[in-house]
Amino acid sequence: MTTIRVPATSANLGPGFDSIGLALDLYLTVTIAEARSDWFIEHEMGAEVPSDKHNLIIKTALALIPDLEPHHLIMRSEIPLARGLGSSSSAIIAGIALADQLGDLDLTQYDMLQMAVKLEGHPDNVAPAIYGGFVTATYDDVEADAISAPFPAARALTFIPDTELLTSASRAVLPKQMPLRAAVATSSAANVLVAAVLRGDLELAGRMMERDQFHETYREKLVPHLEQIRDCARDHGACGTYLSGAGPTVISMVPTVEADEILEELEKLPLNGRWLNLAIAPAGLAIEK
Ligand SMILES: Nc1ncnc2c1ncn2[C@@H]1O[C@H](COP(=O)(O)OP(=O)(O)OP(=O)(O)O)[C@@H](O)[C@H]1O
Ligand SMILES: N[C@@H](CCO)C(=O)O
Repeated sequence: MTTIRVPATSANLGPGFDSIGLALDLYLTVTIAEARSDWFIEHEMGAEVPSDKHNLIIKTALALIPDLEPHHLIMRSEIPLARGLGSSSSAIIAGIALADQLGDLDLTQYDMLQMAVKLEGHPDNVAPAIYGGFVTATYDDVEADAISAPFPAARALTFIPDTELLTSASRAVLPKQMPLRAAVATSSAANVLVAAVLRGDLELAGRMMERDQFHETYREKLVPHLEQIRDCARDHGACGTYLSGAGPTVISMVPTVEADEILEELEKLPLNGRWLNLAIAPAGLAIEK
């Protein structure tokens, strides 16, 4: 049997709004079982996630090949839904990989990126799910380009609130325009962030992660725990704290050797949710046969 494995992703990293993302060591797996007369996807994600052809993974595959032969699929996911960890991107990439496997499309990573970005709308979650590691990406509504690079040794201390926040709701609070001064300050911080990552300078990269004015400024009211976590993390030696994707998950990037100690302090905050101590996933989409 063939198994498709896709990592979770964390988009934006502060000022890299819609253009920077990371793959994280949490996975969605989809095993392709026997052919049958209609689509069935077996999972334990609850009634809100369809088990038939309306499931996002199957819908994505059928968007590529409408007459794809139905199969029994077995899905397992460690990626929580609508929390800012790229669950929809992982499902879209799994759907593209499903069509690729069953339809013998022989797609390259670049082909998959073009398809995924058209479905998702922005590249910062789908690109790291395909390529792994630290990814910068751009999309002009015609073509997407992405570059993946290793991330410096670090742990992502990840707070996942109990409540969902849909990307659509979190994008609805963003303005249509913003002052040029704020745009220059934020895009220059994003540039330095990328250069710092490429140099392996986690401390500088982390400082730049806290210089966003593209989206966190407007989303703060939806995620009051962001400031609380940022203050506590900073006091205890974290390099930088940002809203993961559209939220509500918040990530503090910390040096590997200090991770356990900082996490112990963060866990004392009176917040409703759970903490994970995650590694950066160096690889993206994988097919196991
Ligand atoms: N494995 C899956 N199977 C089917 N549908 C899924 C799956 N994972 C996610 N989805 C769909 O995607 C929706 C969540 O998408 P949304 O873009 O709001 O959040 P996210 O992708 O988790 O976060 P972000 O894009 O901010 O990182 C879910 O409510 C569900 O409809
Ligand atoms: N860059 C996107 C990620 C969520 O898909 C956002 O912040 O809305």
